[in-house]
Amino acid sequence: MSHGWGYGANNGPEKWGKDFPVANGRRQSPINIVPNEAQYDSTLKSLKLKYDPSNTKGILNNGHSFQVDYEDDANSSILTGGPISGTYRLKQFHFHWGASNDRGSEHTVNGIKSPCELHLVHWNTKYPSFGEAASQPDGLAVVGVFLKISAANPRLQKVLDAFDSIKTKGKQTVFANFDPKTLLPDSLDFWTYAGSLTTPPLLESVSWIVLKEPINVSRTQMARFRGLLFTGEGEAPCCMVDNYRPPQPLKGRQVRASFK
Ligand SMILES: NS(=O)(=O)c1c(F)c(F)c(-n2cc(CC3CCCCC3)nn2)c(F)c1F
Ligand SMILES: [Zn+2]
Repeated sequence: MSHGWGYGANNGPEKWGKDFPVANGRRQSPINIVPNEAQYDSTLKSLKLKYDPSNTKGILNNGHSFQVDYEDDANSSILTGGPISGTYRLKQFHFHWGASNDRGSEHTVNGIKSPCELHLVHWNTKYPSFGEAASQPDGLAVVGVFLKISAANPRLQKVLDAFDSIKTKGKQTVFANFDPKTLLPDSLDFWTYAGSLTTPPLLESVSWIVLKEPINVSRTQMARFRGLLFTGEGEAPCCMVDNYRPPQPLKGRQVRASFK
């Protein structure tokens, strides 16, 4: 795929297997979650997320999504508990969304797509770096949060207000003092399973932690996500929409629930 992976007809998820054969592996993500088939596991600990807003580094349009990056050279923004053991540091958060409100999430629940999905990416501090952790089966933990169309979410506003500065691929801007905890729903009930990055290199190193309760986003706020571009300045503009991978085969994996 000389022209690099993306979400178009010629370089999208159906083509990724050519350059990244693990795309057809045994623990690929996302998946369709079937709550009735998830096994309640009373040994799962409650999720503990401790974030320091002063760790916020910046916001970047990476040509596939936008991400908010965090300082990760200390245990100041961390995830513990849940299905994981040890301490995982927050690296970045980003979103996936659709061209319309009928699609956009990567995980689905009983086959139902949400318009958007938030991913908070953490890496296991038993490894020296994110890059090293990303190649280990227990290297990463991603918390997934569904967004549903409702009233405007005031906690998204600061992120949306930065979009004018990161409209095109490669643009980044200062973004400070943002607490990702403000993006989480009231309940931290979750489903969890062993999976992968949902974008190339699709590494099978992610403990997925998908929250049951969605957060709100308004139609108007979703329209602003769709104003970002996949393309760089000066290129023919292509709206950043439908940047989601569809659900992948479960291949015998168990999905556990932290709640009855
Ligand atoms: N959707 S997801 O599964 O939550 C998700 C993630 F968890 C990620 F970590 C990344 N990711 C990809 C890289 C490049 C690294 C380059 C060096 C090798 C590892 C990947 N940085 N972060 C990512 F792009 C993404 F979409
Ligand atoms: Zn993601």
